[in-house]
Amino acid sequence: MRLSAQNLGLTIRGRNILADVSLSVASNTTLGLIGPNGSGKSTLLRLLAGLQPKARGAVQLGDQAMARMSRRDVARQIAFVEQQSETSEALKVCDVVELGRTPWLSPLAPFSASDRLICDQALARMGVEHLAAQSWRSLSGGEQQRVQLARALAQQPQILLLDEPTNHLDIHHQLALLRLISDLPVTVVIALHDLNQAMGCDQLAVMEGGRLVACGPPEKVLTLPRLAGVFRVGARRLTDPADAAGQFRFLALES
Ligand SMILES: Nc1ncnc2c1ncn2[C@@H]1O[C@H](COP(=O)(O)OP(=O)(O)OP(=O)(O)O)[C@@H](O)[C@H]1O
Repeated sequence: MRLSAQNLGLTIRGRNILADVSLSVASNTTLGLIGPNGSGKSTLLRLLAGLQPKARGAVQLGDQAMARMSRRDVARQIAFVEQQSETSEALKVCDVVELGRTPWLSPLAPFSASDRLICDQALARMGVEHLAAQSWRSLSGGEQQRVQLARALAQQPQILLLDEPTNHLDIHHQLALLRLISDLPVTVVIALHDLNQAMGCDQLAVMEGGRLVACGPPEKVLTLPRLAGVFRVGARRLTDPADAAGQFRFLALES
């Protein structure tokens, strides 16, 4: 499903947190959201998820205007994994993942064996099935992050919004998650700080000071002048002789 946004903006106490952000993410592609600390990535994701009532602008899910959809219908299309989840500490891991099924349940369609199967598959996909009976509070940061991702998968969304989903993960689970995301038949917007990992996205959007300053194919967007101008680093692009894959080596700029 295509996700698009026109002129998104947010002003809080007179300060423009986000201004004039328009973008379009083609169905089943991944948009990497990058930018320095405080540039507006999390805010943009919250607006794309429809979680900021004071926002300006419009979001469209496919042909539908989000503003005209019920919260339940939005939740059937979009799953959002925030940086800090508000999950209640009293819940068990399996309960957290079951929350992902909420938009699909009703008095006429209570939690069923097929919902159980979907949750079990999501737990297995994120490699946390062995934690199912454990309390949320007892998990490590990386385990909690993987359980939140399992909750999002259980939601079976068309669109996945992920705010720095790799920040607590060990390198094995980082690579496994990025591969899972590229294999899933869903539209993904993912905020990332690792610019080498971001180069694996189909498109990149660069945020700076609450504005979208560049959007397009990674090689066109992450140029050396932009790395210097927006991220305040120098860089050299190295090539792995084994497979010709490129990697940035970042260098501190003299201040
Ligand atoms: N509710 C709020 N009230 C006031 N300021 C806010 C609020 N939410 C966000 N901001 C400010 O808006 C700016 C953008 O924040 P945001 O969390 O979107 O940045 P980010 O790019 O995700 O940063 P990071 O990379 O550090 O996670 C920051 O300066 C932040 O302090």
